Amino acid sequence: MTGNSALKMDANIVVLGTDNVGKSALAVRFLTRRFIGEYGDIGKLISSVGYYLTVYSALPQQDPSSGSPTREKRLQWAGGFVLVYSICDRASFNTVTRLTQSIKAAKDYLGLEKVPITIVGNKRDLHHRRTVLSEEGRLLALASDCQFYEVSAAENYHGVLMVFHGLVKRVREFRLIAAKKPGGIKGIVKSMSAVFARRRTDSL
Ligand SMILES: Nc1nc2c(ncn2[C@@H]2O[C@H](COP(=O)(O)OP(=O)(O)OP(=O)(O)O)[C@@H](O)[C@H]2O)c(=O)[nH]1
Repeated sequence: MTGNSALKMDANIVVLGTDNVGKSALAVRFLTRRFIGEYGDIGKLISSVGYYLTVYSALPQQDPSSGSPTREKRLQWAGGFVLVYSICDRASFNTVTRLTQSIKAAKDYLGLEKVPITIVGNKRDLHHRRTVLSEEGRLLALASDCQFYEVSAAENYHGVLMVFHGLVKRVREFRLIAAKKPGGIKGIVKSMSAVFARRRTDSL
């Protein structure tokens, strides 16, 4: 199975992080195996060609009680999050730290099921300019029950593939856990309906 079909069948993934950390580069590397250097407004492009993968730079608001419908919809839509920082940009790492907390807080506030989060330290090829240690990323992931990878979208396809495949696998596991909870059968019915609806759309 290719990365694309795994996502098409199974998971809505939202990629978040501050400007310039390589969100588009990671998404494009995953979807096309290529690194093209400059990306422009690629987030929109990716959505418009119909992959269930969306790249956002905008951050969810900090206060869960001030949620707008758009943000709530995005949180409901997302089966999993990739939170990206650059290993050369300390501020982007701090933002990912805040994001892990705000996604969890907003999910709790809205009463939504937990979703898997993968933290990615990108631009590993620029290790001579590193300002965030691998250990810090690993510790953050451990403390917040997330997965962690350090990758280079510029130099390595395999690492990027692992990020997205690992997350899709966890989305499936989370769904199974949710379905086993009392009332969880609703979750299964919902997922099955979504899959069949997509198949119908795909075959049109
Ligand atoms: N050296 C290096 N450069 C990278 C890597 N990933 C992305 N870049 C570069 O970093 C810059 C930003 O990459 P984007 O993918 O546009 O980053 P983004 O997070 O989508 O940026 P915004 O559109 O501002 O939100 C571009 O010049 C990329 O070529 C990487 O792994 N290594």
